[in-house]
Amino acid sequence: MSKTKSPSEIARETFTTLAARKLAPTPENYVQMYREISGEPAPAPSADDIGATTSKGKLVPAWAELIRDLLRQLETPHKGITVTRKKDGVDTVLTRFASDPEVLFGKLQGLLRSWSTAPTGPSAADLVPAVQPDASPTAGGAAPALADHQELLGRLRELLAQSLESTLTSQPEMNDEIQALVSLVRSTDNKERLNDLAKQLRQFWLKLELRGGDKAKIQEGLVRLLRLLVENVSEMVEDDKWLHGQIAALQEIIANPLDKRSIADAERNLRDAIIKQSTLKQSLTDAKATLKSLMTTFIDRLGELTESTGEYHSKIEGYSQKIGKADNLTELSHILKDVMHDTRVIQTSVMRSHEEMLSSKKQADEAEARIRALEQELEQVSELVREDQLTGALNRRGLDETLDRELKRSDRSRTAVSVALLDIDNFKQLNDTLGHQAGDHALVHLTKVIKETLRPADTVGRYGGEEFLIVLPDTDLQAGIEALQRLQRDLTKKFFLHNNERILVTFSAGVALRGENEDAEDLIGRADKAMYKAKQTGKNRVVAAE
Ligand SMILES: Nc1nc2c(ncn2[C@@H]2O[C@H](COP(=O)(O)OP(=O)(O)OP(=O)(O)O)[C@@H](O)[C@H]2O)c(=O)[nH]1
Repeated sequence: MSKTKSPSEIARETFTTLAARKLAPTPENYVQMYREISGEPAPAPSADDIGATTSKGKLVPAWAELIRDLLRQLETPHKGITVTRKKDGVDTVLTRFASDPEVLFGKLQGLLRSWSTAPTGPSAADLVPAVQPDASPTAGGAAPALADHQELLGRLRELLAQSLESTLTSQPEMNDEIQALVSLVRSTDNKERLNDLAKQLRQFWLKLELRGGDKAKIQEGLVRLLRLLVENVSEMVEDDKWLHGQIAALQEIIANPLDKRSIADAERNLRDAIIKQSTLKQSLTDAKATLKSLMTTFIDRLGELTESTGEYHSKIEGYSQKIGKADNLTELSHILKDVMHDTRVIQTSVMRSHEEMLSSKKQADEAEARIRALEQELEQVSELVREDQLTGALNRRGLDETLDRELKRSDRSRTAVSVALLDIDNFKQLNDTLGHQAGDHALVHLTKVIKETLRPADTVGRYGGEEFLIVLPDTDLQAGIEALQRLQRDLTKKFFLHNNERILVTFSAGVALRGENEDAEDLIGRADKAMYKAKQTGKNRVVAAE
């Protein structure tokens, strides 16, 4: 490439080449082409270059719009600004700023603004087009103004057509409309048609922008909504009616055809729902924690209070653990139902046990009372008993009372009273030979014989095992000894029969006459000593006490 070309020429050639190669006039293509033609390195377009900030689709309309305005303003008469001046202005800007598309874009816009602020109307100079000396420092070797103008118009028209075609990639569904516009641009060759074309193009860009912009915003909005939903939907409180309403409204919005407004409404609804839900959730979490704590306390108390079996206690422990793990109200409510059920069952059983226990206690109390009554009765009865159960002779108590009474009577009546203590001889041998029962019968037999032999006033009592005490009122010592000896004789006649065998029962006895004021104990003691003497001196005899 020639290094002698001016920047303006290079810029023009760049546009022409882009059009010839049917390349979209993007900043990248422009820069690349500029570098190719100039042979000089040009600054690489950054992401911030005009039109490149958002999308390819946005760049084309920006440049296309600028070119369209240039064409329109070039044709529009402005007071004081001739077409040649306008062309020179464009040339100057192209020359000075062609190497930087971003600056170039801004400068061309500035140029347009300076034209459009001038009042419209035919310029005197326009009425008589004249070739004026080129004031531009870069316009060296320029063609006549009209030819230049036509050439520039043609190039710009082609650039516009290509710009339109390039939108096809981003808006394929608008193919027919774009193709029609492209052929219109290429065939427009007069001012009237150009004005029509400008109108149509404006509508098209508007539509395109709205379309692209809305779509992107809708998509962006939907993604935002989706993210909000994903982040929060699992935490939504299902029970809350207000939230239900919000979610339903949101679902309706999403189900209907989408536009920016409906997306904004949906987003606002969802945010409201989430804020409300988070407040509710906190309250619910607190309430749930309180409820859980209440339930655990209640169940623990229940376990403590219930006087029940281990099975219920182990169940209650299980429930406490379940409550700790539960994280929603439904679960808690199920646990509570189970606890209530088990508690009712155990309460019934406890009540039944309690009733049974009360009844048993009542029976036990009654039994105890009966036993106490019987014991008292027995005590009273035993106090009344004065007889030995086996022989029918007096027992010790009977003997004591009798002795007491007889001694007092003796004292009162000043009459004698004697006692005799007798002990069966070799009774052990009898028991051993004939058996204990035979011994019992022998005791009964002896008592019977004593009662038959002695006087009715005499009293016999069983003093010990095989020992008998006989109280002989109004009896002195001699009479007493004789009474006992008579008894000895009777026993030899009245045999004790055991299994039809005659058994001779003998005894040894000591007889004592009560001394003056002598008590029962001393009296019996003397009789006992005499009886011992009888035993010592051969048994089966009666000895008088000293
Ligand atoms: N069957 C019977 N035996 C009794 C009863 N009370 C005491 N005896 C027995 O009488 C016996 C008395 O024995 P001992 O004290 O040795 O007197 P004993 O054999 O009669 O000898 P002596 O008195 O020396 O003649 C014991 O074997 C007692 O078990 C009773 O109610 N029924």
